Amino acid sequence: MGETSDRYEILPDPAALARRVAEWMTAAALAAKDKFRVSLSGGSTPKTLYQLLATDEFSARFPWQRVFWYWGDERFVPHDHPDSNYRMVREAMLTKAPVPPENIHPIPTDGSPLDAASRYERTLQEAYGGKILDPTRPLFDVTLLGLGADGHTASLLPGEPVLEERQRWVAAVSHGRPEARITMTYPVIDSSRRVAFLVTGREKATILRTIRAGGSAAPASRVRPVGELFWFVDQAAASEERRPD
Ligand SMILES: O=C(O)[C@H](O)[C@@H](O)[C@H](O)[C@H](O)COP(=O)(O)O
Repeated sequence: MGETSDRYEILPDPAALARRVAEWMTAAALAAKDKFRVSLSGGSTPKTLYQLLATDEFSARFPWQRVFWYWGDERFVPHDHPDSNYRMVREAMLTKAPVPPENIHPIPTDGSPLDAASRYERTLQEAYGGKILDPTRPLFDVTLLGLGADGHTASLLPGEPVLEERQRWVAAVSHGRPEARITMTYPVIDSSRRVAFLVTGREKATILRTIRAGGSAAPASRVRPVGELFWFVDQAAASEERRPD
């Protein structure tokens, strides 16, 4: 891959951000001639993006047939549960656009969390065609990530052993949460041509500023893709100072 770059764009509001990322993803998918693998994030910020991609404006030109959908993390709940990231993307986009069912690869949430993580790891390794990640041949074309106010991204939560995981591609995370989560680990997140953080809201301003200043130990600041790193940020999250309420 080429040199790692870090691009930072500020958009006026969440709707403008979703539109910008929809354009950006569509352009990247159209420019690729082959399979295009996307790792999706949960959370509220990307939902508008998914809804937008499914509208006629984008859907008509989006190359659905050769785009393959994966999830960066998931709550260990049934796929029809309100907290399911798969369900959110299904409702926002997958049932509304001409997505071939065989292109959809949700994280399994049956059996035990450990077993589900192993199965998803195998799914990713089959898609990749190997178990060794080659930096010149990234697994994903686009990886979408969110940022928590505590600095987490995907389910790479502060203080969790999963932050040190370099062997497993997918891990179960349980500490202090009502339900377990399954998450991709750094090596597989980093195996991306493009990683994009989508960050909106004033509650993210402090952590975002800390990360941008460098030297932060936040999990999100440890993402180092083999390809390019993009930050799509709305005005509220980019604000320099937190204004009093
Ligand atoms: O499933 C999830 O919740 C995510 O993977 C998580 O990492 C999320 O992206 C951030 O918590 C930001 O979430 P918001 O976009 O909702 O603020």
